[in-house]
Amino acid sequence: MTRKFHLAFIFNFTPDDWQGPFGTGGAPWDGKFHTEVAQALERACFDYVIVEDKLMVPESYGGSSEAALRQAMSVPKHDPVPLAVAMGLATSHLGIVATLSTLAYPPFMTARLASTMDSMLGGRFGWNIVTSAETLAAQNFGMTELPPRNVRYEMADEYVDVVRQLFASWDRDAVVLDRDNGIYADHTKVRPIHFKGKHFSVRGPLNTVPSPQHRPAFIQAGASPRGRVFAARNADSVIAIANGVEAMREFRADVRRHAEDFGRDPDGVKVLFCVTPVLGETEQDARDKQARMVSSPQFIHDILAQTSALTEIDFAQFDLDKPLPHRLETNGEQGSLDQFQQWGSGKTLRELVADSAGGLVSSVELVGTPDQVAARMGEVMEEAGGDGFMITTPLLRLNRRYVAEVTDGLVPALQRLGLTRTAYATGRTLKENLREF
Ligand SMILES: Cc1cc2nc3c(=O)[nH]c(=O)nc-3n(C[C@H](O)[C@H](O)[C@H](O)COP(=O)(O)O)c2cc1C
Repeated sequence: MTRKFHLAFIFNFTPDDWQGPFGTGGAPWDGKFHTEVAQALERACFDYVIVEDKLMVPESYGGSSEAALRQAMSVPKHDPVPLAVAMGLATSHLGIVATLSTLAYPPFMTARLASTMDSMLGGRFGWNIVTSAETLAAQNFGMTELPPRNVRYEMADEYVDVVRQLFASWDRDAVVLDRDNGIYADHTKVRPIHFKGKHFSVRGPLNTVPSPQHRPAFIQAGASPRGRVFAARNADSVIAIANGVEAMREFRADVRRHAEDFGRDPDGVKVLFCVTPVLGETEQDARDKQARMVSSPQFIHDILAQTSALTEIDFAQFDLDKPLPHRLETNGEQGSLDQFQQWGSGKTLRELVADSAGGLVSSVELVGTPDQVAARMGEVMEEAGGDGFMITTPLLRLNRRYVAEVTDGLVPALQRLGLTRTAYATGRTLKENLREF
């Protein structure tokens, strides 16, 4: 029997494909555009949508904020949580995941917010746990430097422990709503946590009622060895990028191995690989579309500006028609950087941009008709071992046409092959949907 896999989608609360022929104007600030997208994803039975977030205005490309602001690359970026509320209230089954950085929010506030969201959305909320990887973000929160990766993850592990304990500070059945005896909540089932760690000190208990998931879903996208261990310890679903099927298989096996070391059931960690399908009426149509995109000077510029923003390395300093001078390293997103730089390949920077086509976010090339791409996705999953895909676009730029190509072209093709969900089971939470297969 064909094994089903999961689908998720990632975007951020930034301008749409504002310059493109199918753009929506570049001012999606009332949240309606993204909410409509969420509804389309629900129609296609996605497990969840995730709203990416960063907390700074990038200045690395060319040493200024010009590239980011001129092109609206990664900025302006509005807060994901109000958007998550709007999308959540306009849908009934889709999981809604918002990014909250452990560098920025106190753990009590994250736990409170996640619990509130999960109650409002009937058990469909997920927290995308990020440590933040930019000095410019750290400087918005009282730090002069970004802490090194190991310290960020050490803090994040402790942070997650606090948040877990806060959710558990109310027993699931603490709210009794006993009208006759005048008891709303049983105080013996609500306890302080008295957490005192190296980085956090939190008394507790939480002051929200237990939400339907009690502990909302945890999503994470660690790529470095340390990031993978963190994900394996904490996440219900991991967002991953890998260069090709073999690397996908290795990544998934590694996360599952670490999950077992933590005493977890590896099937409780769903690894979803980022892909950016290019869909056409015919294969040639799709290939032409892809070729037009990767050879456009604007695309090359934007990919380099995005890579600079993620890695805090100025890619404007390198010659487009030469290989990179040495293997680049960052305290920021090293995994994304390695995916991009393909060190040792001898490719020029221009070729690296064209080669990755999906920019920083594509694990395998998916170019063709919906039927071709669906069949390829099935093969890739078979070889990689399973779990699913996180669909997006190279620069996280969205337009309605692309969304429709995915939700009304690709997904029906996947469903015809029996590869993805055709209906949600009623009343399931996000975590239950992730555990369904
Ligand atoms: C698809 C994807 C989405 C991500 N979303 C965010 C995000 O919303 N905010 C953020 O600060 N980092 C985000 N990251 C970065 C990761 O949290 C992580 O820092 C990065 O993958 C590097 O891994 P490492 O921390 O193990 O080095 C994302 C990464 C990927 C691959």
